[in-house]
Amino acid sequence: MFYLASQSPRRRQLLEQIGIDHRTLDVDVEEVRAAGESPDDYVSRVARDKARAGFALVRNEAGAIVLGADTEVVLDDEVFGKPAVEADAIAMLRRLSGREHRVLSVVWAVAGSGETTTRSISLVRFAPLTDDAIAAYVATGECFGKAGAYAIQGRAAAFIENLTGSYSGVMGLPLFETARLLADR
Ligand SMILES: Cc1cn([C@H]2C[C@H](O)[C@@H](COP(=O)(O)OP(=O)(O)OP(=O)(O)O)O2)c(=O)[nH]c1=O
Repeated sequence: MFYLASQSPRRRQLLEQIGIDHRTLDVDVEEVRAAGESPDDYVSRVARDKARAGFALVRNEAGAIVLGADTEVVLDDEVFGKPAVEADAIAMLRRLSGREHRVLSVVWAVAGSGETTTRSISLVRFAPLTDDAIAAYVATGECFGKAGAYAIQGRAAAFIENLTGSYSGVMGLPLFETARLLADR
């Protein structure tokens, strides 16, 4: 049985998209970058912690495989998580405006037989955004619950000049990489 240790409806839909039947597990993992921790190490650690926390709930079930994922927006070695308030969202979008940033998505699969991982690294280039455009976007509320305060699958698609990498990875679960991870087990 596959489990997804996530409360994200997007991750659930993405996993369904590639035909992986699964149940979800509620886990609560603190997302705080340690001093000196690289963005890549941080995203990987959080994804692994989510998968391990999920596995702890089903470890007695034979054959249980638990997936955990984390997605962050990275600009100049700074990690943009989810905005807490509108002011955070506005500040993040101003920083992303007219520039290219990275989106890191890491997935871990944890089972009794061991742990495996995969990742996508995507480059996303935003067009220059006016303050009015940012204010109008933030007022829609779409920015909340999203790393970097935007959703490529939503209205923010109108801001994105170029994407190199994994569209599903930017949304939260890189599907090609996840399918390979599960097939290679
Ligand atoms: C950049 C970007 C992020 N996101 C989302 C994906 C993730 O759900 C979220 C990043 O936060 P995460 O901490 O990766 O995930 P989460 O808290 O939503 O879910 P859980 O920890 O329970 O699995 O941002 C989009 O939906 N679209 C985008 O374009």
